[in-house]
Amino acid sequence: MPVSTRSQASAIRGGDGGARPSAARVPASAPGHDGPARRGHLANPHHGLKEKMHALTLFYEQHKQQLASSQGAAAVRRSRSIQHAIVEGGKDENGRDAGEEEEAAKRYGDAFAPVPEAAVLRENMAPPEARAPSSRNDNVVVFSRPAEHKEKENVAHPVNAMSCPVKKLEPALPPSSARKLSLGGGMGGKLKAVGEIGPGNADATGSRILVFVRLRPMSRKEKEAGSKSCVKILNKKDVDLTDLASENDYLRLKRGRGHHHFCFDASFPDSTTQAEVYSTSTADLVEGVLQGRNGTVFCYGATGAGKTYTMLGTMENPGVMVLAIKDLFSKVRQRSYDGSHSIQLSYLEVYNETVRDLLSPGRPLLLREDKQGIVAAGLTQYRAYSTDEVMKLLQQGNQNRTTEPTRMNETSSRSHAILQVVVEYRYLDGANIVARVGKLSLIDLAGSERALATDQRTQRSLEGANINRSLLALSSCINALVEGKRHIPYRNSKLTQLLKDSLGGACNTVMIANISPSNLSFGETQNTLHWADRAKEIKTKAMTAGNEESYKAPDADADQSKLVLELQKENSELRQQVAKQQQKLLTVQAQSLASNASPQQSVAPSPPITMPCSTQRKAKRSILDGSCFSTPNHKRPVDNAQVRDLQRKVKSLEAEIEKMKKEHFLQLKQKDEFIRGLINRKNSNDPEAATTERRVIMRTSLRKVQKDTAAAGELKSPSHRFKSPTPTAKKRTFWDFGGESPSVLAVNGRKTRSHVAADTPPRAPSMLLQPGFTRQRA
Ligand SMILES: Nc1ncnc2c1ncn2[C@@H]1O[C@H](COP(=O)(O)OP(=O)(O)OP(=O)(O)O)[C@@H](O)[C@H]1O
Repeated sequence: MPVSTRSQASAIRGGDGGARPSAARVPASAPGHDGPARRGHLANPHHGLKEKMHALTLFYEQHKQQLASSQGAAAVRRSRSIQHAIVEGGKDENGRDAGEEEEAAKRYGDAFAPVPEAAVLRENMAPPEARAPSSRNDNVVVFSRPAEHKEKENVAHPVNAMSCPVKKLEPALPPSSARKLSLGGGMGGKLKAVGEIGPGNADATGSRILVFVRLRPMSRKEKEAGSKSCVKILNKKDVDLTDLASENDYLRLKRGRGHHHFCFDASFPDSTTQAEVYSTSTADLVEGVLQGRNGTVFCYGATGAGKTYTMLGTMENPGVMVLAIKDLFSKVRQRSYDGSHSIQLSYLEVYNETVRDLLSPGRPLLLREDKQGIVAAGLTQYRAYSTDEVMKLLQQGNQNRTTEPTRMNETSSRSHAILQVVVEYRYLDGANIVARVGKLSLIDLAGSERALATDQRTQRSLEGANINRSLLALSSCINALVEGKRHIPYRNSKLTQLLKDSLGGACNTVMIANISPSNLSFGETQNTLHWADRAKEIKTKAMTAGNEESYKAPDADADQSKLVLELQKENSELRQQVAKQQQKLLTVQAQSLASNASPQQSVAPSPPITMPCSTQRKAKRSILDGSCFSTPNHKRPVDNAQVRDLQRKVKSLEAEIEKMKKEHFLQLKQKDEFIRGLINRKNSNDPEAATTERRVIMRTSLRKVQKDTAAAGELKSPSHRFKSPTPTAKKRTFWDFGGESPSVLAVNGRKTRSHVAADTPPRAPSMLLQPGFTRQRA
């Protein structure tokens, strides 16, 4: 027969003489429930149920009493002792046993039992004490687990209040900032809330894109058009933009629509020099590239805002690209003693949604993704040995770049140009060869523009549309990255595909936003500043360690590598000696010419020649340092015999130097052959390396082009700008008499178009390397 708890409870409470509570059955989890009392009642089939009900009733009663009378511990103890007594002896506090209670239940039935209010309460809710965890564990109370739900809702609560393991939370943000984040503050917002990340800073999860703004001076055209400045740069960080058109529009001004304020990592006023821009924005990236990190700098802004000026600059004021390359080479020179560096570069443009090789123009290139990221298949990689050489390559590339005069800019870049410099540093670390590779991308974007502002002609407007499309794709990517979306639409344009690593990969990225001060360009400036402000919030992946690859070379390999490094060092010393000899030869030739040209001007009877004690060595030195040509003022009769004697000596010296050069060259050649043999052997052991050989263009073929470009280019021969350690002419002589300039390597066995033209028979890569450089890893 089903027995209601209510009836039981009421029977007990009603003090009905006949009703006797049955022996309690303590809940299974209660201690002592398997005691002798329970065993004693096993014979009765209803006993278990009744026992259980009784125990529950008593339990509830006990807590109700506690609540009602607030009698405290004494009452609790008493009721507990009652409960225990029941459990142990099968009797209630009045000494009635379970059998009596059973009798009573049978006699009156459950249905007639009154239902007191307290009993209903007891049935439906846990006693108040049971709702909170008790320090006493005599009774087992099953709690619901509200805490877990709270956890899900991100409500902070003290950890020690939880009875179950708690997932450790991030340090709680103040409610206001948490709200801000959830409202779309994005990564940048989070960074600001958690801790400001300053320029160059990176945390464990990545680093923010650093954004700089550069204001250019007012142009002549703008001045003539009577434009006023609407941009102010304050504290080298803040930019104030005022819409002068709404100066008289009281309503607009009142609503704050005419005034905009931005803050960036640094803002450069119009008086900032190129060197300042470089040192603030890019110098750190160059250092990082030498440590094996990737770095990207890109200029963004409206047409004519100064992007190309910032990136490339002029002859007198070279820009970021030029300064970065110069810095890179000077740093490499300082460091290359314990290992060897190789520097390779490529230069491409994205024009009308096609990718073109600027150093080896031809068919458009296809983009594909491999483990290194997005690469332009077939793009020529040039091995560069000096700043001068890179400058010439840049100059050559810029001549191939698409620029057209537009109404806004006479030399408007109609394409996005990307110069990539890959620096590889290899050194021996015990028995290991460590290769560290860093990539620097320097990007000059085409200008965002209004069709009307530029040109209406078909070709220009088509270019403009494509430029705008790719910049729009760039802004979509920026938006998606800032909003933390899972899908970033890199594939929407070639530009964004190429920028994928720089925006969302492991890369230190710098954006330089170029703006014009003119109120006539207010819209463009506002647009540029808006996107620059947004880009601040993009977080790139962490790149705490460089791209370093260490592999244990087999013993023979390690020895060979050591040998290669030593030979390279020796080669560089020999080259220096040759250069010195050449210098001496030039001096002697000049002196000889001088003496021939003015035979009337007496040649002094120099002491080394007339003095019998002088050794040939001494005489040579005196001739070379020119001391014998310091003609005394007093006139002497012309001594033809002496002149002839001098000329003879000059000739013999020339012959000697020529002989030395030949010897040196032979030595170099032998060593080159030896190194080549070693590398070939290594390649044959490493089939993968053999297939991934890259192309290096012949210097001679480049020089031809450089000669042509030197006269015309905006970047004239950089040797005019930067002093090279050895004069170019000499270097060329050195390269040329060897007859073996750095030659071609082909990527995936393919040659570039320029190779096909310049270099018909396939030649092995030269081992003639400049000081401190080794051949690139095959
Ligand atoms: N900081 C500066 N100081 C002096 N002149 C500048 C500066 N910035 C730009 N200019 C001059 O402004 C003109 C336009 O600059 P630039 O060609 O670099 O613009 P751009 O943004 O590259 O334009 P486009 O996108 O059309 O190629 C050039 O004549 C340049 O010399």
